Amino acid sequence: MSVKQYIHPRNKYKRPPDYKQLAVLYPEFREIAIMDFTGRVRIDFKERRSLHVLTETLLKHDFDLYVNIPADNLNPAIPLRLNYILWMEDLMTHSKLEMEKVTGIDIGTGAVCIYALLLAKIYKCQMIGTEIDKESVEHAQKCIKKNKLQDLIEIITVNSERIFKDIIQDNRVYDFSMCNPPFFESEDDGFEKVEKILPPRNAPTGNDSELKTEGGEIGFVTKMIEESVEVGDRIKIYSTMIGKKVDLAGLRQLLRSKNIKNTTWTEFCQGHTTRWGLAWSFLPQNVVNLTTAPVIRKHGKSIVGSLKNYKTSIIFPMNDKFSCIDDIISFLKVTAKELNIKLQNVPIPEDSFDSWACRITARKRSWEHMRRKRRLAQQSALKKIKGESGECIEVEKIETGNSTKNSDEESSDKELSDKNGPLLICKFWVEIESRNDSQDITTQPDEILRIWMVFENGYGGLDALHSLRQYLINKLEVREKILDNSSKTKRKKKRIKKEC
Ligand SMILES: C[S@@+](CC[C@H](N)C(=O)[O-])C[C@H]1O[C@@H](n2cnc3c(N)ncnc32)[C@H](O)[C@@H]1O
Repeated sequence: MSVKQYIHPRNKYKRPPDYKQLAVLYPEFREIAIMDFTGRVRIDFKERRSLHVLTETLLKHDFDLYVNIPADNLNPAIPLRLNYILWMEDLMTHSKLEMEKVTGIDIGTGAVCIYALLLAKIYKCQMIGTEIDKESVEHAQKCIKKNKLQDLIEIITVNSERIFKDIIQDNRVYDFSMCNPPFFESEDDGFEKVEKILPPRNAPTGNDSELKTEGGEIGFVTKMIEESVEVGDRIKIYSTMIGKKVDLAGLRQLLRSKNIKNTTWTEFCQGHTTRWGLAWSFLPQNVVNLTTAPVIRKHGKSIVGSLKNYKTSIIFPMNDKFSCIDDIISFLKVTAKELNIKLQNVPIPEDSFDSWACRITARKRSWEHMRRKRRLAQQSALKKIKGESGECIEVEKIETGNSTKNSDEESSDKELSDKNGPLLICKFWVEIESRNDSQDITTQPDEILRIWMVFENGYGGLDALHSLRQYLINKLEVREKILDNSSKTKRKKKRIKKEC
């Protein structure tokens, strides 16, 4: 599937701009346009000036916006900015908020206050842009005036230590906040490093004060999340763009650790770059439910799918109890402890943040004993029987006589284990998948959790693996609605063979 297909469906740059037409219409674009011998018009993306002129021309041609981007400022590439804006529109619509009535905050609005200009021009949103850099504030104000958008956009100079605190007024309602945070750490030369390691497709643009911040984007967004806890639902939906996939993983984890569960994330794909969007809200889910909001996510190919070992899986839709990978991880860790099974984390590729892996080593069928114990516990639950005089007597325990069998089995397991090594060694691989296999773009986060169980070793063989799987299904309280087809078919085939 081409990269362009992941661009937001309403992004007009799904189709590349017609450079020939732009060259005919705009003399400044003509100056940077290059015509090859076939008559095709292109521009040199390695030239900063060309990038700035392209952005200025697109803003004029497609949005009737007039800006000039200062030579040493960041080029606000329009396809990416539009992807973010369209996602904000999706979140607003999903939350039953009308774009022409909303007020938004753009944190770090930059020299051309690009998000504020576009949102005010396209939807007539009321926008507040915050900025720490004096020159950027002055230039942004000129852009607003030039486009006669003073009634809709306000720029506030803020202190670099604070993100929301200087701007939130008690008597105002803020529907959303957005941000393209500075990416790089102040003390490192990340920007130059990227240039050296990998020759960029596009010329790098932007200056240090725009691109660098203490702690990099993770530090900036961490501060944003922490301040948002104090501001609470005075901003209905908080959001930010994220430049690195690993940072997205860390920040989603941070939200979870703060018990912020009303969250979502999406991908912004345009040409060769991918960025991510993260949003969260403190409003109750019956008012704003981000977990069901539209998103665009490419679901990468499962690493487990290519493993040669025998594997089976438990697969079920996300629910209130298991709404993310972390819920499954803690479930598996607690269960392993209860069953006296050794569990070790297994490292996985850094960017596969929607998966987690571990290896378990079981020495005996402790889950089968647990199942029996549970049944016993149920039977011995308080039971009311009628006494001689007809009154109700509570009997606490009913003897079943099964307990000796339990310890017999346990000791035979132990003997076998001592002789033959562990009963079962298998890898658990937890993944989030899209429910719709045929489509890579998810417009609703219709996601399912899958626990792969990959057999590695053990005298208990596949039988032990399947009995542990059944135990987990019961404990997870998920009915086998969506079964792993391959293992189902394999087992069916095996049964037929046996019957023959
Ligand atoms: C990567 S630039 C984004 C500019 C613009 N929003 C865009 O998307 O092109 C980050 C901006 O955040 C500003 N900034 C850094 N710290 C800030 C803070 N604490 N509050 C507001 N703006 C900040 C920088 O000066 C810079 O203009």
